[in-house]
Parts: sequence; C-alpha cells; structure tokens
Amino acid sequence: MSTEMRQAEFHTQWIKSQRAKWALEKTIPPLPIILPTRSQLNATYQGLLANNAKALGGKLGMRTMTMGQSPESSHTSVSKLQEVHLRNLLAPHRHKGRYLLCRTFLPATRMVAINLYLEDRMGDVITASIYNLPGLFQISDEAILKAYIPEGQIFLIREPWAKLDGSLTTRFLRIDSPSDLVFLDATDPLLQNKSWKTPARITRGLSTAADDFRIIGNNLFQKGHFLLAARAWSRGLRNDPTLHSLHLNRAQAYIKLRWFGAAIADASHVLSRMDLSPAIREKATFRAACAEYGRQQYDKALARFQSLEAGAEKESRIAQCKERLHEAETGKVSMISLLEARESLNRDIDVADWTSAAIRVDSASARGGGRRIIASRDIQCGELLLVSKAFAAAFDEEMDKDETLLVVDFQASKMMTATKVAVLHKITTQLMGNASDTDTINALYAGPSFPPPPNTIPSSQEIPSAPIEPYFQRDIDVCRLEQVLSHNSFAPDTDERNSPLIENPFKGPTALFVMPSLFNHSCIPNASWQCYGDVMLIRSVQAIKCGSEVTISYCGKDFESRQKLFKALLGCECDCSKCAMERDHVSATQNIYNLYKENVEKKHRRMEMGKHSWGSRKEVTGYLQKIVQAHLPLAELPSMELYCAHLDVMQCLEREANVKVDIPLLFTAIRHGFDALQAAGIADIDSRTTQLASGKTQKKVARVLPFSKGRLPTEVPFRSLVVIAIHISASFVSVSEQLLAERWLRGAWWLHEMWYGGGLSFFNRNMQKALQGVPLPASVEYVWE
Ligand SMILES: C[S@@+](CC[C@H](N)C(=O)[O-])C[C@H]1O[C@@H](n2cnc3c(N)ncnc32)[C@H](O)[C@@H]1O
Repeated sequence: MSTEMRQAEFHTQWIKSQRAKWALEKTIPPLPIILPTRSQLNATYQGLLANNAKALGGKLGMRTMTMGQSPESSHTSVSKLQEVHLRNLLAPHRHKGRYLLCRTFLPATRMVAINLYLEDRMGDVITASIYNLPGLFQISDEAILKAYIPEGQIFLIREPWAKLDGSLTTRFLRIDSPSDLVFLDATDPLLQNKSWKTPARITRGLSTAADDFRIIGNNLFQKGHFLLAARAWSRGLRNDPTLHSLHLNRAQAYIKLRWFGAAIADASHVLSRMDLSPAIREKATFRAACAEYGRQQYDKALARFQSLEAGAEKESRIAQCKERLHEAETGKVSMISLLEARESLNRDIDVADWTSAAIRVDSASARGGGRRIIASRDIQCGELLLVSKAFAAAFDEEMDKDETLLVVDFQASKMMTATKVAVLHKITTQLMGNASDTDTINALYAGPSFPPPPNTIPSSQEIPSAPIEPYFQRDIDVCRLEQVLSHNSFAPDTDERNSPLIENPFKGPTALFVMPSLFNHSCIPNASWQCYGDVMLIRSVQAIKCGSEVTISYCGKDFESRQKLFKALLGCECDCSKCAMERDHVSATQNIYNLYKENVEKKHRRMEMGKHSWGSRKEVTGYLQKIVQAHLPLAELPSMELYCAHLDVMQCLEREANVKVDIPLLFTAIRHGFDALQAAGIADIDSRTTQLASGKTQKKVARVLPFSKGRLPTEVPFRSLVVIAIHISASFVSVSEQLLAERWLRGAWWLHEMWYGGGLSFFNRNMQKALQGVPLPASVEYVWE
C-alpha cells in the first residue's frame, strides 16, 4: 500500500468521525454562546505558532481540507442587516439578518483556513476561520498575511455563523464565503458614531501619502502579490485620485489577476483625461490593449496596439493579435505549438477560443442541467468542433511543495485531488474582479439541489463602467461553486482521460471550462477531448448526423471508474448502449474487470522490478486466454481489457521475434495487433500478411486503408492504437512486404489525423518517441482512400 493509500485509509476513518460530529452538531439546540477570554485566545494563538514552527520545522507539512459540507454564504446586502454583538450570539447558529462589527487584535495565522483573532465593539473576543480568501491560498509568508490583514483591521461579518469545533467544546465563527467578510476602513460611513470599548491598540504605521502606497504596491507586485499590490495602489488613489500612474500600475496588477475588464476600466479612465503626457497616454493604451487581448477581444487589442508609437514590442504584439484572429475565425490552431507549449510545461496556453458552426447548444428534456450540444449540420469523423481555454485551471506543480494538501470530499467520503481546492480558490479570485463572470459560472449545472440553469451562457469579462477597487462587488455562493466544480470540472491530463493505470488518484490537475461543460456524457461518445495545458480541443470521432447529440466521455474507460462517475455525478444509471449491455451481463463484466485489475497490479510489480510490464510469453498468453473466455458474453462490445491483453501479447512476441529473427513469430505478433485493433472496435481489418498485388495495381492498392473508416475507438488509450499500426507497418517492412507496410503506415496516419489533426508534421512530432528506431516505408505520400 502506498503512503498516499495509507493516508486515504486514515482519512476515510477521519471523515467518518467528522461526519458524525457534524451530524451531532445539527442536533444540538442553539444556546447562548460561551465566549473565550482574551488570555485563552492568546494561548491558542501562541500554541498555534509554536506548533507550526516545531512540528513542521518551519515548513507547512501536511494539511487536511474538506469540501462538500454545504458551505454557507450570505445573500443579504449589508444595508438590510442589523448589528449583533458577540455576547448576543447563539451557537451553533447562523445569524440571518445580522452583521457583526469586529477588528483583529492579534496577527492572523493560517492552518488550512485563515484564522482571525477578533474583538467586537463590546470588547468580547472570538476566533474566526475564513476560507477561500483570494490571494492567500497556501500562503506561508507571515509578512504577506500581515500586509493582507493588518492588526487592527476592521471587518464586517455578514450573517455570522457561530459553530462548535470538532470536539464540540470551542465556539468559533466560520466564514466559508470570502464575500461575507467585508474589509472596512476606519473612515467608513458604517463606522460613524460607533464606539469601541477597547481602544485601537495598533497603529499600522503606514504613511497616508499616495506616493508611499505606490512604493509599497511596487514591492508587492514584484514579489508576485498582485492583489495586495492592487490594494496598496487603491489606497494611494483614495488619497490622490489624480495619480494616473497608480491607475496604470493597478491595471497591470489586474491583468496579472486576469481581471481584464477591471484593467480596461482603469486604463480607459486615464485615457479619458485631457491633460495626459504622451508617455502616459502610450502606457495606458498599451495596458488597455493587453487587457483586450486577455479577454480575447483580439480586434480591439489589435487596433490599440496599432495606435502605439513604433517599437519592437508593437510589431510582435500585432503579429500575435493577427495569429489569434486567424484562429478565432478559422479554428486552425498550430498543433505543434500546442504540443511544444505542453512539453515546456507552459500551462497558460495562448490560443483563441473557437466554436465550430457545426455545433450548437440545444435544450434537452433530460440530463441534469437540461442542455446538450447538437450537430447543426452533418459532421465528418475527425472534425475539430471546439477550442476552449479553461475559466480556471490548477496543476500539481503550482501547489506548494512544502505542504501536502489532502482534500477530502465530505459528501462522497473520499479523497480528491488537491488542485480542486486550488481551482475553487482561483474561481473566487476571478469572480472578485470580474463580477459579471458570476453569471457565467452560475449558468453551469450545479446539481439537483439548485434550480436548473438558463439555456444560454452569458458572456464573461465585461468592462465595469468605472474603475473598481479590489474587493468583492458581487456575492460569492461557495456552496454553488463547489457543486459547479463537482459536476463540471475536468482533469486536463495531457491526452484523453484514461485513468486505469493512474497510480495516485489524489494528484492531478483540475480545470473548469465553460463551453465543454455543456457536452453530456456517453460511455460510447461520438466526440473526444484532449488538453494542452489549460486548453481543451474537442473533435468528432465518427460521422454525426445533423440534429444528433454530440457527447464526450467524462471518465476513464474502465468499468470501475465509470461506475464511480455515475454514482457521484450523474446520480443515475448511464443510459448508453454499452452500459445497458454491461447491466445485462453484470457478472461477466465484473469478472473481466477483476482479471484486468489483477493483471494491472502484476504489471506494476514487474515494472518496479525493472522488467517489461507485460511479462513472459507464457504469462501474456495465459492471461489473454482468460480474458477471451470471460469476454464471450460481451463479444459485440469493444473491450479495453481484451485490447490490452492482445497488445501485451503483440509486444511480447514482437520483441522475441526481433531478437531471434523468427519470421513466423513476427507474423503471430502482427495478428495479435490486428486482434487488438478489432477488440478496440476497428472494423473490416484486412488481416492478410502477405503481398496483395504487384506492378501497377500496387500503387493504387497501397493507398487504401487496411480497415474501414468507421468510428474511432474511445474505449482504449488512443495513442497506443496509432503505435500498433506503426508497429505493424514496421514489421511488414522487416519482412519486405512493402505494399502492406505502406497501407499500415497510412492506417497509422489516418488514425492520428482523425484524433489529433495537424497533418504529417504533427504526426512525426507527436509520435516522435514511438517512431524512434522503427523502420517505416520511405517516400510514401500522405494520402489515403
Ligand atoms: C457537465 S454537465 C452536462 C451539461 C448539462 N446537461 C447542462 O445542461 O449543463 C453534467 C451533468 O449533465 C447530466 N448528464 C450528462 N450526461 C449524462 C448521462 N449520460 N446520463 C445522465 N445524466 C447526464 C448529469 O446531471 C451531469 O451531472
């Protein structure tokens, strides 16, 4: 059992006990709150600091985070709320219609949530845990935490939720939604005539000069703390609204935060002034152009870049805009550029969104949110249907290396990938600066406990009518966001989702896309998706008739991961024909899957011992026989398990044949390649292994694919299908069957072109590893019939 598995086991038990405590808390009647004393909180604070420093050697170590406990958010505006003091709170209870005024009297600390130590106007104290505060995800720098939440910072907490902790002894406030925590300045009108029992003991020592804030902001920006930098510059602007440079600096921070509309508002505000120096005008135009580019308004960005004074950057930016405009118009993306970006570990891919005119959103009477994607004309196999950049995405390498973040899904009682929390955090940050995006995200399906979403998706990244400060303009509903993520997020793995061999189910990227979220699921879909960084491409895998639904697969191909998906996501049985057939043959399906799983474990063990995963000839053929036998009742269905078993035999025999120069054995290997392709669902395979024609006819026959151009199998790892065709071609080269070698090379090309696109150059680049040292027929034209 791996460390992660052991942790998972531990956490399953832990979740159970936590669930029991949450359930118990719900049965406790709300009673007047027992508040801690200042010295108790001081001791808690000191203890936490010491604990952090000692147990973790200065590093953050392991943290556990939960999702799916129905987090709470306030939906009532402050003007409609009335003040409540700590001493009047009940616990456990959410105080609807109330707000609490408080301020910090100790520095904030972080466990998973940010812990605040608060005193209210009566001088009473309590701790509060706040989740999803933008800019503070996995923050370990105390100075930054202090800059974000200085001692003495005044807050208004909307509809405070007093809870009991896990031991049911300590009372604290829990704030799930960051828009429920309102940052107030001492000058805020709400604080007029409001006295505090204890004097404000901390003076922040900050100058009020706008220029000082400029310098503070610059430092924070340089360290990558864009939100804090924007806050510093905002404070400077409050002191001197005429400082254009602060607006432009803030626009740059907003661009980094992907708050493009807000950045344009700042730049436009500057550009609207009559008294601008040419340098400031130039800078403002540049900022506005970059922000237009960020929100994919490439024509507007182009016009702005073109209006700049000549310069090297001007030309390169113009060229970029033109490239994006071409992509946005035609959907023609450079597959090689996408692959190179992926290989360079660039996750933030620069490519224009594009939706083919061949698809459109349609309403559906069933299936969750009630929308679906349909073909608006006949679609051919291998057509690119969609290019879509993620609304938000998080990858493992972005996570803090010094901290193991274990995330448990409270609802499903299982571990989940930590990047899911990171994405939730990114979404809240994005919504903070792009209030209009809330409508976009709210239009995604959020499960049966929320009203059905509208039929259309409102566009995002609107430009505010005036510059905005970096605080929430609209409420965040974290509960809804969690549900949206649960029902719509993808794991943007490099190739298509294929999880049976994934070793660590708690790692892996998470992304939320908008348009791809409208595709419904099928276990035998007619379209497939692939990701390059944070960009998803969707292609058809078969001809689709006008008016038919276009579906993708949400999950891995194996039985178990599909069953998990249905339970967790669809909430019902999948209605595809594959599932129907499997339901009719439950024991055969389970039997095959058990054999497969056992074999995967054996493969892992062999690999750990530095051997070939497939094992000896006896082992592979023995396993194949068992799978063939088990698969008989399901013979009509494509089978990943049967495919993999044939592939293993092929690899094993091919290797042996090449070492021994054993031609008959090589032919047997080739036949297993044919069988593998057939098991995957490729039809009408020409399984001859000797020359078919000679002379003039040869050239013509060699152009004909060695199988029929039907549906591309989505039930197996597709890349390996292409590799099989390449290996069959190479085997025919080694036995001098030129014509067959050409046909199978074309077979590999066709499969690759339909699935990945990008032509021959992309085939060579994308399959580079598989092609290394493999003898393929030369001078073959990249055409097929
Ligand atoms: C990503 S959304 C798909 C689009 C959704 N229909 C909408 O209108 O937003 C996923 C949800 O659609 C529904 N769904 C998708 N495919 C389904 C299927 N094959 N069977 C049943 N429900 C499905 C489930 O409710 C699932 O949680």
